[in-house]
Amino acid sequence: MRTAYSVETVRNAERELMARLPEGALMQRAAAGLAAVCAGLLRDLLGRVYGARVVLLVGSGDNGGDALYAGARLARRGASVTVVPLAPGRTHEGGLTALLGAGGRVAGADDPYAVLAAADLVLDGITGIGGHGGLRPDAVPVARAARGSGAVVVAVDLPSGVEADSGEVTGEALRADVTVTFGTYKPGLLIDPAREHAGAVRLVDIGLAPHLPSVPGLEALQHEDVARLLPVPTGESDKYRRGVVGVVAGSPRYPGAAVLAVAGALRGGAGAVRYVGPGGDAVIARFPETLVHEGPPSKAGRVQAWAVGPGLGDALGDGSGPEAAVADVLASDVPVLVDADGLRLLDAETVRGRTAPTLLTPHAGEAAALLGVARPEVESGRLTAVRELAARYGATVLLKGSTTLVADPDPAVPVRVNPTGTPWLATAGSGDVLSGLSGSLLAAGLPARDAASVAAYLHGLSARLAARNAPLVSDEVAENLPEAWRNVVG
Ligand SMILES: NC(=O)C1=CN([C@@H]2O[C@H](COP(=O)(O)OP(=O)(O)OC[C@H]3O[C@@H](n4cnc5c(N)ncnc54)[C@H](OP(=O)(O)O)[C@@H]3O)[C@@H](O)[C@H]2O)[C@@H](O)CC1
Ligand SMILES: Nc1ncnc2c1ncn2[C@@H]1O[C@H](COP(=O)(O)OP(=O)(O)O)[C@@H](O)[C@H]1O
Ligand SMILES: [K+]
Repeated sequence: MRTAYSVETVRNAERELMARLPEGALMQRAAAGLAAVCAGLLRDLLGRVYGARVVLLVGSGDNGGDALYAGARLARRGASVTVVPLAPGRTHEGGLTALLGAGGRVAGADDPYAVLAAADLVLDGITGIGGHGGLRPDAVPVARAARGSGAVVVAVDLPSGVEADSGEVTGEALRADVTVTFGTYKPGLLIDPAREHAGAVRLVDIGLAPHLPSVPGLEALQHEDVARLLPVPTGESDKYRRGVVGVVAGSPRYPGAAVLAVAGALRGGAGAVRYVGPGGDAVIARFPETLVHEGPPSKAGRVQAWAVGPGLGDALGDGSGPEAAVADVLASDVPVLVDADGLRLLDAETVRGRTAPTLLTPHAGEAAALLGVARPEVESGRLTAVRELAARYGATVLLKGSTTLVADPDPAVPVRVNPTGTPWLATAGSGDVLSGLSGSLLAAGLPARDAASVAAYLHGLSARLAARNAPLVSDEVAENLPEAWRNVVG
């Protein structure tokens, strides 16, 4: 499991750890790890550290101190290191003394752009966990020049300008190729839009782990976590014991949604898939193993979980259409996933009153409609949006998009962030596959939060395997799910 902690928690842990260490020892650990990563990057780039041109962008806080001490270490190995101070007069004193003592120099006020243009590596030490509100105006052209210089840009702890706790980017932020973070991941390193600014993230151990609480702020499953959660049939299993998932999807207008949702459901570990809706012929033509039904879901036979919503179309308003199917499913006593059109027909009180778990899987637009806000607000503040939805509906919520998040209705339970996926998934119908897959995992007995996060993981991994840097169609995401499953269980 990869975990991230809030700034407040990190600061408390650091305080505890610092109290046991000699003055400045923690910053030296951070700087040593940072310098080692930079030296590795320079060796990859130039074959040597000696003679490399390194520029340090340094703000007023300890983040700048890390950059300066790391710069001093690189200077001692023969790199030519120049500081561009962004808060002159408030630069970390010990760090600056160390750098100058190692042969580094301070750029003249008039030449930061010349040194940046010639740099091999730029270290961003403008702000770390103490930064708020985007880069300040004087830092903006410097950060842009660093990005435009052709140098490798390495962010210290966090790319300056991003919000560490939420992943929000409220103004301009530096774009790094690599971020070297200390002690633990911070939420902003795992959640877009900030994550996109971080590049490849490297974690440096500074001995913080024993001082962090056991429950993180955010967590990301890894292969071994997913492998542990996946359902595995045993000698005792039969198709019913493995779980039956009911899929209520598709309409005369969107028959493909039925096929794609069933395609996902068949690969999710349930023993059988019941399809309920008008798309039975299309489903059977493609997947003859599906049990198809028309009429209300509650009359279709027993299931262990329902997935309702993909391609249902608009409500008819006469109580006979999709709204009746959604209400019927929500009245059941088994876990229910609601997606897509089903979300538009959702009543918060009904969801809150359910005894079995409910899983909602909106994309940003659907989440915005449920919350009554504009879509960009959800996209820029994903963590807040997913938590708010889970609280309002008393449901588990999987918020789809460039960063998929899963929130539990209990706010004390860490939000999960999905580490797999590819922007090629932004293609019509891929969400339908995810609905079926998540529903199938619910039917197989996984708790809603696990079903959602395991489904997102496999879905994203399958898409990566299928896309391999070329456009992807949703059918291929479903078809590659068994390969993703094998990849996870190794
Ligand atoms: N604690 C530890 O044990 C360890 C900490 N470590 C390191 O310390 C870092 C945290 O250091 P920190 O607390 O000094 O904060 P930091 O991010 O450098 O910035 C502080 C100042 O920047 C300013 N500022 C704010 N917003 C701004 C903006 N948008 N644009 C420009 N300036 C802005 C604001 O000052 P102001 O100008 O408002 O007076 C604020 O006070 C942490 O990320 C890690 O790298 C490691 O060494 C490991 C051990
Ligand atoms: N920019 C992106 N990067 C990665 N994944 C994305 C991106 N945009 C969308 N996705 C993923 O693609 C899928 C799209 O689902 P959805 O929006 O429901 O589409 P549809 O309704 O067409 O099926 C989701 O799994 C979502 O997380
Ligand atoms: K930084």
